[in-house]
Amino acid sequence: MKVLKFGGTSVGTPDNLRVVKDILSAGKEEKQVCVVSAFGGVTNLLHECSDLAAAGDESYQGLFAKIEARHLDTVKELLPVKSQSGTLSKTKILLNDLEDIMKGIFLIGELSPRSLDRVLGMGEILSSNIIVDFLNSEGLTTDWGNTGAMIKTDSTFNNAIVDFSSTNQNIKDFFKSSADLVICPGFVSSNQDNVNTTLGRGGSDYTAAILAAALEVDTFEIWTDVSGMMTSDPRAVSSAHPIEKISYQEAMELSHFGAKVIYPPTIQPALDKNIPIKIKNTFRPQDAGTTISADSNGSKQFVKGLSSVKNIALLNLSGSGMIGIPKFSFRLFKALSEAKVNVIIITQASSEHSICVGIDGNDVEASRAAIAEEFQFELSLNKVNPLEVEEHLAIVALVGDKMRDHVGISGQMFAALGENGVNIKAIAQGSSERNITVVIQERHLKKSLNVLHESFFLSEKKRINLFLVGIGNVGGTLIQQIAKQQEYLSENEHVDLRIVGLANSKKMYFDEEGIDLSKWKDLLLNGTLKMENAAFIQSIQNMNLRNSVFVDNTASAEIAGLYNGILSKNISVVTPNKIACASSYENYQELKNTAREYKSKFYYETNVGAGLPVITTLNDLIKSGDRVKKIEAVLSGSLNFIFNNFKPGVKFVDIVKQAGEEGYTEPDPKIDLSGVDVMRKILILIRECGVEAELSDITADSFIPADCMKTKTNEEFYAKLEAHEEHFQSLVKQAEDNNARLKVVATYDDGKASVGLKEITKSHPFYILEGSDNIVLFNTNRYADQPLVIKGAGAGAAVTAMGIFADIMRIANS
Ligand SMILES: NC(=O)c1ccc[n+]([C@@H]2O[C@H](COP(=O)([O-])OP(=O)(O)OC[C@H]3O[C@@H](n4cnc5c(N)ncnc54)[C@H](O)[C@@H]3O)[C@@H](O)[C@H]2O)c1
Ligand SMILES: N[C@@H](CCO)C(=O)O
Repeated sequence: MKVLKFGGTSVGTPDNLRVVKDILSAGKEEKQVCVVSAFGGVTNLLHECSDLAAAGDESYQGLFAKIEARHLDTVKELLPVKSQSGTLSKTKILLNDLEDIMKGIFLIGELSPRSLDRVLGMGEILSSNIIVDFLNSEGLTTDWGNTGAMIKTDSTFNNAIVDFSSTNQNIKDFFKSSADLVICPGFVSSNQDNVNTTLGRGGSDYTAAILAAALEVDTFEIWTDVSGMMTSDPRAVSSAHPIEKISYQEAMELSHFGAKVIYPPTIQPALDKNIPIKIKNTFRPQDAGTTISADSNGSKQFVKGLSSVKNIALLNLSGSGMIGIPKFSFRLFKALSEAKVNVIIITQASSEHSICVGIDGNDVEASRAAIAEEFQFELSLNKVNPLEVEEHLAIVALVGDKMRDHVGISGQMFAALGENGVNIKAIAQGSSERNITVVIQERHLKKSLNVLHESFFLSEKKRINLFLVGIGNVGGTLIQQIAKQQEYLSENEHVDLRIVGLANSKKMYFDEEGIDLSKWKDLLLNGTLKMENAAFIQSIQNMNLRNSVFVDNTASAEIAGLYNGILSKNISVVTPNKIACASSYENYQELKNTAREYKSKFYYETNVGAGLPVITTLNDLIKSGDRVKKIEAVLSGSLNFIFNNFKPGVKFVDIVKQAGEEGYTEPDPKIDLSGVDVMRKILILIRECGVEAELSDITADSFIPADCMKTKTNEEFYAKLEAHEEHFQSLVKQAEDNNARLKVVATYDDGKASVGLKEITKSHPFYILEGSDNIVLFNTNRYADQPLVIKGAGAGAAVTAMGIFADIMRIANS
């Protein structure tokens, strides 16, 4: 035997009722007791109609006519013409009865709780009677079960208290000889004098639970318009999904804060008898739904779901006069209770100097007045401070039976929120440890729910939101790589990598859902937003997305100057741009400190050796306690390419131009040719070793004539290089005469760093360095005899973009 309950939406239209019929037909092998609500919206209409009548407003008649038509039309639409008349006259009799009551209310001008119960209960009486006839007309033999008479209560009208001993007996007696399918009105009951009462909020669920418990059924199903209790509010978290199995306690905690699929007090009878409750979707009966039972059935999930409530206000009452005086909290709660303010959360520090309560935002004024009155005397003596009120807040709660005694859940919750810039205003956790509740600013709610959903593996994928500035050689290639890998990452790494902001030096473009990378160029080009640094950053902040990463693919000092502000907004920064890390030591250190302080990530692996793992390797050495004694390196991809290809008969300037075309040089090739690029790189490496050096501490001798460096544009620079062809030819000739190759070598030894063009002979490991390769040799305490060597392509868009991609994935996997 099973009990099913269908809510107002499920029985809201004739079409929906046909779906209900199919569900009942499918289960007809078993005896079924089906509780129904009033047709969707009817209870509200009845309430409105009786309010108008009580106010002496004749327009109640119009509303009544609407209620009447709704029921009669449903009969006409559902039942075949030949079997309509019986149902129509039965329905009309009930409606006439209702009309008489309404008239009585109108004439007396009063709506007592008792009369209201009589009126409101009619919604369920009408719907259940029509449904019985409809099912019978469809060939399902169906009885009507008069729950209004079976369920006995006291006389607390509108919210009656059930007398279970007589109720259970009545139910058992009735169902002994009933048909295999019985339709019962939900919500209705009666007192010992057979006067109508109702069961209050969630009444139909309660009726069904009472029946399920009295009949000790195996299954109790609540059919609604969602496929179960969801892991979070699906309007905020697109990856929210139904929870398959959940315990009674978890379900109650989730329902308390927002997941309004069940109203906890109504399921108590089923809970007392350990009857599993299934939440099913009338409109997607094939979905598994949620099973609520005594335990969560072996689920390994620590956190079952997140619940949330918007429009919360925090009241903070503090003052020296509160310490050690027991009556303070009593008086606070008494004042709030008398003002009919429901307290949603409570926190009090053990110092007892303040007490903080969370309430519905609509109750602020009532609370303010009640507290001001209650503590008038203490306020006048400054023993209590004026009430602090903070509004526009939201509650987020993690719910799960298994969180109990599992160390680190709250830490993980706070870290995930903190890393995303969400400040926690108040915290509450009961000793059951089934619920950890935080109060945050409402504007962070969506982000917080998503972050927590991902952090506790309720989401299948972690979303990373990228903001890219600079779409030249490297930036453009990065976009291509991301576009190509998105699907792979989603499937294999469970990372949903999206570019949500893009900018070149002229325009910027945003799409919170992720820019379509098959047409990013058109979108950016045809977009109307002019690129302005401040506006770009402001947009990132306004979008307030979780796991936001700013990627700087420019060579701009101005953009590099933005990092500190970005990091301090809990947004991570990834960049191949060396300017920030090679700026003053103070700035370099500040960026690291800011990232540490705000738990954002600052990754710049591609600053040295492009995609080669130079900085991470160095960091690993240092963190594990090694000490770098010497670094010898070829760190310029473009210079290595230039000197590898500069042979007699080839013009130096042509090779420089070719290095540019291959994407090896900086946007300004003087930066490479002058040695500044290499100076920056060795400076970054020694800083990573812990040396407090400045660029001016690196000694460098340039092989570029001084007048070449005075040029403004790349064309002028190339022209000057051409004018000095002889100088370059003589350099290469001299090297050849010495059986050597030219390399720009960076060295750090004995605390000093230098950069210079060197003739490298055959015996040296740098001699065979081909193409645009870089090589780095680390001599350390552990790598004392043979250096640790890192070698490979050290410039070029593909390898650099790959290095940036790897830094982004490090953030995704952190
Ligand atoms: N090319 C390489 O092999 C390589 C290797 C490692 C690191 N890097 C670094 O990568 C960065 C990009 O190099 P690239 O070769 O792609 O250069 P690029 O000149 O091709 O691209 C830079 C882009 O940034 C844009 N830009 C400049 N200032 C901007 C601003 N203020 N706002 C928005 N956009 C701006 C430019 O319009 C250009 O499109 C540089 O910092 C470079 O040092 C390059
Ligand atoms: N211009 C740089 C790019 C890599 O940082 C080089 O030539 O090495």
